[in-house]
This record gives sequence, structure tokens and C-alpha cells, in this order.
Amino acid sequence: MPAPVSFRSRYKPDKVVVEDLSIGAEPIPIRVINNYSDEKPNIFNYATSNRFTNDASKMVAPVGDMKACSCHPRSGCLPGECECEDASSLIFDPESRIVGQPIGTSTYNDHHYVECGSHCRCRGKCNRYMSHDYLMKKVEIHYKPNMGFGVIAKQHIAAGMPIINYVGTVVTKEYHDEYRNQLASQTDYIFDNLNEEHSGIAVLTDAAHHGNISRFINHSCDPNTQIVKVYPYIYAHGSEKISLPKIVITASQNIRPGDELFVSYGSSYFHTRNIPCLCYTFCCFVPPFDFEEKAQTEKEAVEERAVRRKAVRENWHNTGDIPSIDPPVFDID
Ligand SMILES: C[S@@+](CC[C@H](N)C(=O)[O-])C[C@H]1O[C@@H](n2cnc3c(N)ncnc32)[C@H](O)[C@@H]1O
Repeated sequence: MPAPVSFRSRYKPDKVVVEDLSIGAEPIPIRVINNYSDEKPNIFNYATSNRFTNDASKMVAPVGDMKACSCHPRSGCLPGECECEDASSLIFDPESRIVGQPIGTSTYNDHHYVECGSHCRCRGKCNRYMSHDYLMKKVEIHYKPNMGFGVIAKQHIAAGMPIINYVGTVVTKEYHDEYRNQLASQTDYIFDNLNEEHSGIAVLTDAAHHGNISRFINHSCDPNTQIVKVYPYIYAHGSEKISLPKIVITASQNIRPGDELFVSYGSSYFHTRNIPCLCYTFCCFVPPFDFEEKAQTEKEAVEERAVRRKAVRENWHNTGDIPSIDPPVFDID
């Protein structure tokens, strides 16, 4: 009689290539799984908060310049009474879930939230805050041949819940244009958190060398997360400086363990880089829409990515110091 095959032995365990990507910076370790090769993510500084180039930090208004709410600490900061609440386009329930707004879209420009904090009269005791500097959800980074590394949820995340802040080096657009050429293939991790609609000042968050797991979130034309801009203060009209929002990635639908997190980069991301979108969703809005044609371009894209990764790795081995091409920075948060 053949020996019974145990359920476990039929499945290969995941190959862990990094035990904790955050090297202890996050409360929950982040494993990196690559069942295809020994490749690890390119080297970067894992960080839980933004850092600013000198030019960008001069643009950010000091706390004293910004307005806050004058609610009593026990008032609960209710709509119609709280200035922070009234300045927000989103409403949150007591568990900090987005409610009262059609969710499921990813256009972050329409979604902003002003959270209360220690600078308000309520001292932030009202729980009207949603940006967490640390990762509050269990996730893993998994390698897939078509898109490279991506973020996989390892727990249920309810629709509307914040997941992680997009963290990187904050630079003004002008400054970035200047050093963009040096970075050439490193522009994959730039988030355009343009503040132009408020102040005319354009700011980017670049997570190429400094960032957290949000830099690994891949694109889908049918994403399950959306971006919310969270302002720490009420924007003071007429100010020459900006109130810089935190970029918070929130679940736009219920996410189950094993689901990959996707955000929408917008079609211009793919047009400017001339690469195909490989999300394979039926609502894919990036040409080519033909699956056969896409399969060919996918092969090219995978090859091209392998070449780019190799170049970055070689640069790292030769110079031993990729972060040296980063602009000078200092931390202000
Ligand atoms: C912000 S990075 C995401 C993390 C990346 N996968 C990695 O391994 O570092 C963006 C890059 O991931 C890949 N990518 C993400 N979503 C994709 C998609 N829908 N189709 C094709 N490539 C995608 C592209 O190479 C893109 O430039």
C-alpha cells in the first residue's frame, strides 16, 4: 500500500529571501518571499517617516502658521462644530474607517482629510486622525515575474481602513528635475503629491532610496486601495508655504488575506515610460488592450526590468553606495 501523501508535503513552503525588510523598524516583521529565484529587492533605506531636501523643508509652513480647531477636548469634534472636520472632504467613523463618501475610486485629488492633533485645542483626544507612521496591518512582499515585487495582505482589511503612509524623500519638483537624470531608471518610486491646487508649489515624494512597503505596491486598473491626502493642519489661505499632506493608502474594498494590494498609478505612468500595463483586468485602461499583443510586450517588459535590476545591483556592488546620489537631506519630523 502506498504511503499516504500528507497535505503539507504536496505544497512547497514559501521561500523567504528576507526575514524582515524593515530591519526592526516596523512593529510587525515584513517577510520577502521569492519562489522564483534568489533575487531580493534593490537596496534602500527602510524608513517610517518622510525626510525632506533642504529646498522642500523651506516650503513647508511651520506649525504656528497653520490653523487648528478650537473644540473642547470632550466635544468629540463633531461635524458643523469642528473646523478640522469641516475642512475635510471625507468623514470617518469611530474606528477611523472612511464613511459617507463614495469609495472605490483612486483619484486622490478629491479626497482630503484634516486630522486633529496636539496643536488643536482638543489636543487630538477626539480620535479624528488616520495617519499612522507605522505599519498597522500584516503584509508580506512577494515576487511575481510580470510585475516584480508586490505587497500581499496577510490579514483581513476592511474597506475604508488606512493601511500605510507613502513615505520617501520629499523634494520640490524643480529640484527633482535637476537630479532626475542622475537617477535615470529610478523614477519608478515617485509619488506626485502636487500641492499646486493650493499654493502653486509642486512637491514629489521619491521612495527610490528611502521608503517603506508602500513603494512596492503595484498598479492595477481595478485597484483595491485608494490614496487619501491627510493634512495635519487646516490650510491657511494666502500662506506662501504649504501644509504638506501625508499620503495615506487606504482600502477601497474589503481585502482578504492573500490578496495583493494594488493602487492606480494613472495611465500617464505607463505612457511616459512606454511600458505596458500587465494588470490583465477587464477594465484595463492602458493600451495595448489586446491580450496577445500584451503577452509579447510582457516578455520584453520582464527582460527590460531584469536588465535594469542588474544595472542597479552592479552599481551597488561597484560603488557600494547608491544613497550617495540622493540629494542632501535633513529630518524635520
Ligand atoms: C512603484 S514600483 C512597484 C514595485 C516594483 N514591482 C518592484 O519590484 O520594486 C513600480 C514598478 O513596478 C512594475 N509594475 C507595477 N505595476 C505594474 C503593472 N500593472 N504592469 C506592469 N508593471 C507594473 C513596473 O516596473 C513599475 O515601474
